[in-house]
Parts: sequence; structure tokens; C-alpha cells
Amino acid sequence: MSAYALGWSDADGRPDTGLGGKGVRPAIAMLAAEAVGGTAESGLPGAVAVELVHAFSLAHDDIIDHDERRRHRDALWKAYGVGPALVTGDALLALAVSRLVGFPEAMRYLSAALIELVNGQTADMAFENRPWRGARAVTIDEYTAMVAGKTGSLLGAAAATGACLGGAPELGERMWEVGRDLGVAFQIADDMLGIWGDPHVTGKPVYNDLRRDKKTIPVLAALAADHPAARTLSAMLSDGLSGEDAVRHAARLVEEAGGRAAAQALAERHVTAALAVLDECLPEATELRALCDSLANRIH
Ligand SMILES: CC(C)=CCC/C(C)=C/CC/C(C)=C/COP(=O)(O)OP(=O)(O)O
Repeated sequence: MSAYALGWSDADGRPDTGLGGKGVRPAIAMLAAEAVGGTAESGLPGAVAVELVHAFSLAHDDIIDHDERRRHRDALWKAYGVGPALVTGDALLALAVSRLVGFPEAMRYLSAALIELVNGQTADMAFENRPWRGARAVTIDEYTAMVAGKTGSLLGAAAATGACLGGAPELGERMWEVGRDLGVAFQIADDMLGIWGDPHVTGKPVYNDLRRDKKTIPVLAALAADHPAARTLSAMLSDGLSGEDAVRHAARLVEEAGGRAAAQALAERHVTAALAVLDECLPEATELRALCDSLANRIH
């Protein structure tokens, strides 16, 4: 498969604008199918299913979070209204499930991912009402479990459905582990891009998570640090960030307290774990490994 299949450039080799998304999940499904000895095309039903689930989850997530921009343009709800965006998301989900009718082993992983996705999303929403400090503060372990559900499960399903469709259902569980750990690292990178990303590249503004009290890993890790900036940050967040100056100041404190470096280190640990399982069960999977490496680059 070409670099296009990895989603980083378009069919003519131009850098991807992000308008259609990076296509990471379908690339994983097709490369996993190939890695276990099938053709890339054999992984196609899984690839389509996971990308449709992803699109459904983004449509609904943008409504939940009131995010107005997605992939360099208005979010679906912003362009067409909440009702149409909700129903479009539902339709995408129904179509996703229909893609795997006739492939029961792959379907098992997709349905497991859907349950975990909803659990992770529910935890993410519940965390917004938890305090920044004290006994009820969100821990890094709780964060990791939440993102393993919200993001890791679908990358897990991509890898596992690919393995099943490529003819190696016995590798499904291990491939799920590979995808899940990659997904945790991917979400950590996404959290980092939400603070330090370039909106021209990501297609969405920075600081929305901070404005909304989202318990993202750079902030949680900063607060856990024994650093004066962490104490100032904790007080500011607990009082509520009032105005854009406060939001920008909080972002600087997160970095000063070491939140960015700690998030990066945690993401690297998850990439390493994913690669260890991949090397153990599919040492010849060079293209899938290359995709993992390119995802790892997103952390830096
Ligand atoms: C049930 C429900 C509403 C769940 C929501 C779960 C959710 C939105 C998780 C976020 C996943 C994520 C990192 C998206 C960006 O993916 P990406 O960078 O691959 O996006 P792209 O496709 O635009 O490249």
C-alpha cells in the first residue's frame, strides 16, 4: 500500500488538507489484513465500518462539546443543525454495522468497540463535572481508562477486524491490544494538539478543552507535578478560567509545570507497548509498523 493509504498525502502526493480526515483507522484495518497474509482489500469491510463509526462519533461529539469547527470547516451540527447532525450520525452508525454482516468474527470486535466507545465518552463527560483537586479529582489511571474506551477501542477494532478479515481471527485479541495502545497514544497527541497544535493543520481552534474544563492529560499531568506553576494552575482552574488571557496563561503554566513533557512520555510508553505486541506476533508487518511509527511522530 502507498503512503496515501496511510492518510498523510492525497492521491497525487500533495499533503493532506484534512478535509476528509487522515484515514488512520481504515489504514490500520487494511494493513492488518495484509500483515496476517490476506489482501489489503480483504480488510475493506472493516476499514469502511471503523471509519463510519469514527465519523458518527465525531458528528455526535461536536454536538456534545459545542465544537463549531471540524476538519477546516463548520462542524456538521453548525452547518445543518443539531437534529440533522444527530440523525446523520445515527445513519453512519447503522451503515457501519451493516458493512460487517456476514463477518461474525469481525463484527464481535466492532460491537465490543461500540460499547467501550460509549463508556469512554460517558466517562469523559462525567469528568467535566469532577473537581481539579481533592479526593474526587480525576487520576491519570482514570484518564487512561477513559481514552482507552473513547479512542483506543476503535483503533483496537480496526486492527482486530483487519486480522479477522485477512484470515487470522486467532490474532484478533493481540491486534486489538496493538490498536488500543496506539489509540491511547493517539488521543494523548490529540489532547496535546488541542493546546499546542496549529489550527491551520488541525482544522480546529486551540484551547477549547481548557475553556471547557476537559480533563486532558497535559493538564492532569501538570497538576500532578511538584512545581510552583502547578499550584498556580490548580488555583486558577478551580476558580474557573475567566477570559482568553486566563486561558492562555493556563496553557503556559501547563507547559511550565511539565505537563507537555509528561503527556509525551506517557504517549511514548503506549506506542512502545503497541510495537512490542506487534513485533511479537507479526514481526514481518513492516507497513503496519511504519504506520505505527508515523503515528508516533504525531507526539513530537
Ligand atoms: C460516542 C461518542 C460521541 C464518542 C466520541 C469519541 C471521540 C470523538 C473520540 C475522539 C477521537 C479522536 C482522537 C478524534 C480525532 O481523530 P482523527 O485525528 O483521526 O480525525 P480525522 O479523521 O479528522 O483525521
